Amino acid sequence: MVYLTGFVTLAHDSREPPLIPSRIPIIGHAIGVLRGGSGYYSHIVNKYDYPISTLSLPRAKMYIVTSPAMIAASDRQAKTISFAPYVVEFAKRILLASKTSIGLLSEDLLDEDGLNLRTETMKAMHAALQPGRHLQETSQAVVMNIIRYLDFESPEINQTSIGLFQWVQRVVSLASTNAIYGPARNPMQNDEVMEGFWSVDRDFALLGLMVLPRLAAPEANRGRKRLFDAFRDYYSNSGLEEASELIKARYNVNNRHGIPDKEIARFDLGVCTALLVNTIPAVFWTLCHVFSDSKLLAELRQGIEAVVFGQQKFSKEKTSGATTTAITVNIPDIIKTFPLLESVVMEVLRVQSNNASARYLLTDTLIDDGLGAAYILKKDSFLVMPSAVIHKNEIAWGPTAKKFDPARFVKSSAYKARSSAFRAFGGGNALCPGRHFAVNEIISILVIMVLRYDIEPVTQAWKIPSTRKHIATSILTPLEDIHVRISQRKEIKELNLNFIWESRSAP
Ligand code: HEM
Repeated sequence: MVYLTGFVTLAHDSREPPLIPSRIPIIGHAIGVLRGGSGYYSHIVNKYDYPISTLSLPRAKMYIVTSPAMIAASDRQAKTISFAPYVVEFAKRILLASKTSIGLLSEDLLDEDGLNLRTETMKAMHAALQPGRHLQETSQAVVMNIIRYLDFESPEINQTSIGLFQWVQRVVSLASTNAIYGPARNPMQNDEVMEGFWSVDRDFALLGLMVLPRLAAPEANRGRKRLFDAFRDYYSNSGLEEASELIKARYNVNNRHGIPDKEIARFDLGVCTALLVNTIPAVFWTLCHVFSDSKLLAELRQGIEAVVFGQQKFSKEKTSGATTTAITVNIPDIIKTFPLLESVVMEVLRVQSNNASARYLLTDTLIDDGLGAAYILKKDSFLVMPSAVIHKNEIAWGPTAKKFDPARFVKSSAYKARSSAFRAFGGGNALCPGRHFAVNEIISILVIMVLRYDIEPVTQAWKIPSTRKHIATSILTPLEDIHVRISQRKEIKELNLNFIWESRSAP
């Protein structure tokens, strides 16, 4: 046994982060991570309270980083503590990218010249999604598509009960993909393609194993092929003509690197995954937190109405005749004037975030937190920065770290979080390029729903559901849906509200 342990376990260097013992030799931590995910990381942190620690796995190691200072130190070494190997594995296992594409994606993993396909694609995504004209156009398209869905494609409103998650999934999927691919030729408008996409998400882990996917996950395997074919047709039928800057810019980078349309179509499974899988549950949790709390709902309504209708609460007289005269609801104006709105969304993301920010050590790397602690991290090890643990850190977030506090991000409290302690969008080189777009979309839906609708559970009082596990999603989905009735607010029904996204600062 001692011989076996020595063979399967890698030696621990005293300059590495402290080693966490395990009751079951060799495989104890591996079982804990596979079974418990971020729950296991919390268990380790609660028991040992190290800013960074080492878990021994069979023929590998994993470092768990949980102090904001050590996270910042890891992000500073993002070239060697790298996200790139995960991008390559995702392309290989889920997108079934060709050998040539995998070769291109694997070039220059250390990102020394910054001209490789991976880095250029990310640069293009960041540029298209940073605050500015392109983001404004895409956010405006999202708002238009949400309103169109509510007004013309949601007959359940005012009528029957709706599964809230299912409903959010549909409206966000259509609004987001129409906004980026253009509503005329968006392949995700086809129900079979959309269902194919969600079957891939359901069986993500099985597809990732790459063991007989046709037998192990037949529906997902068929759904994936349907999606690839639909996106290939999109490019051959001039779909790009109506696409957003995001899709055009990605296409141009791929094109410059010689990637054919058939292959770009596969990458669009990755785009749709990034675009939808976290934003949808984030919208769902936001609506749950707000509509389940009558005080918070009233406060938000009051603040939003004050911006839209002026300082006094609107009255029949004030708004009479408004059916014909449109009242403009410019969402960026509300965000600017009423900071609680954005704070609520950031707080929902903080409490619901569950990403691992997984990295892989490409070389031995020294990290130094600038506060007197420094460690060697070994090549070929895994490293995680679990957001759920970091978001409960009382040094960063204060004594209420474990509670939902909607005003947390507007308070000038002594515990105002350091940016490295907010990990809902990850950080370093892998910081989510879609973060502004996602927050704009979540806020837009929140404003529209708070202003126009009431949402009430059909059978019982509001209860925030527990979550379903997923190996790749950062914001987890609910284990069970909540059946609700969405009804138009009587006092708003008569008004002609024109929702827009027009940021004054966009060039
Ligand atoms: C609430 C919604 C969202 C959340 C919570 C979220 C969260 C994340 C997280 C945690 C990461 C990994 C960062 C890390 O490991 O450090 C990530 C990466 C990424 N996200 Fe998002 N995301 C959201 C929406 C979006 C949207 C709307 C898009 C695109 C339009 C997007 C595109 C991406 C891409 C492309 C990456 C990979 C970055 C890279 O390879 O460098 N995300 N996101």
